[in-house]
Amino acid sequence: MSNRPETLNDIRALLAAAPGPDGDAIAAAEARNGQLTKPPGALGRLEDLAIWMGGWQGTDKPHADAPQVLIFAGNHGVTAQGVSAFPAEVTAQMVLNFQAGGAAINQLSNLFGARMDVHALDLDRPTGDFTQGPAMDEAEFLMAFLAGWDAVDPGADVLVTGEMGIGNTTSAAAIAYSHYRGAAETWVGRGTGVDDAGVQNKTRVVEEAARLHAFPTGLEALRCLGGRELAAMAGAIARARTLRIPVILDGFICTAAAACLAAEHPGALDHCVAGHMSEEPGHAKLLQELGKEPLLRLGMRLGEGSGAALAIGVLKGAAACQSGMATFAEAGVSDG
Ligand SMILES: O=C(O)c1ccc[n+]([C@@H]2O[C@H](COP(=O)([O-])O)[C@@H](O)[C@H]2O)c1
Ligand SMILES: Cc1cc2nc[nH]c2cc1C
Repeated sequence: MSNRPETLNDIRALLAAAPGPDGDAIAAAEARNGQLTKPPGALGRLEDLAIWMGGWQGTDKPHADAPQVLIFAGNHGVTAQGVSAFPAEVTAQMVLNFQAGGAAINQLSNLFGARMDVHALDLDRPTGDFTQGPAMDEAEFLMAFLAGWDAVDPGADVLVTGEMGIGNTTSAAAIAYSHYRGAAETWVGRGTGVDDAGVQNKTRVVEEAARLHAFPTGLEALRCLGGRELAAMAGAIARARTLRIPVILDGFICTAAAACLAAEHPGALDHCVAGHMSEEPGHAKLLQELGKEPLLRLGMRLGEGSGAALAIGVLKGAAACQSGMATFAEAGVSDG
């Protein structure tokens, strides 16, 4: 693709010039919604979702028939700081599980007829420990971002971005703290299940990292404090925008990666909806900062795109009603 970025500044320019939704399609979808056989507004948020999807897809009859689930896996040098309840080897082991069809995300992708692709990103070469230096240099960052960019199927009508990476809730907390400040501890949670001492240790790591890197934001935060899977999710979200594919964001880590795009350009996530609210406490704060209302709230904290994949069902429901229902005139129902 001609707009495939080659530098960080290319990415910034791309975000600034990204297409918006189709205004005519939004008007047509709103008009159609008003004629469907239901009291006005009776489908609640499904109606807004359908119109939003229609705008990005350029039609008054949106669809979620070809969803794609993208899972990116990365290893983190910061695991040397003892920030996870699980060993770093689990990242590669879970990739094998994804490939064998045994993970939660396999079941949910199958359930909703989604194409699922797993991209293991240089697992043998963990990113740098960001309490000691930047997680990635520019070349490493760009390679990961472009792995996400290239992974998007242009034929998909909805995209889910998910991740697997032992240690990455610390990365996400460091990114959120660097952007939005407040008390570091308010961004730190148990991740895979660390105890109170583990949470304190993660808070120390997040504070040290912010100080060392002088509170970077946007793509610099993603490069210095992120991981390859976070950079790849950001790349996929940015590519989906150029293709006008609506995106469902997953949990804390996915949303932290996405927030780096919003920090570069305020409207960069207009094509994204929050699939769910994770149990990881920083996620609620992050969604509030981004002005995103989650679709589901089920106490999930798994990652791997699972909460977002479940929300494909909600988008399918919204699209099916908007596109399949009869109008009052077609059904011969009095419109009050
Ligand atoms: O998506 C979430 O909100 C979420 C919350 C807690 C944990 N996770 C998953 O757990 C892993 C990171 O946890 P940790 O404790 O190793 O930082 C990573 O593989 C994530 O997919 C994901
Ligand atoms: C087993 C396991 C599965 C996961 N899936 C996403 N993150 C995970 C972390 C662990 C530890």
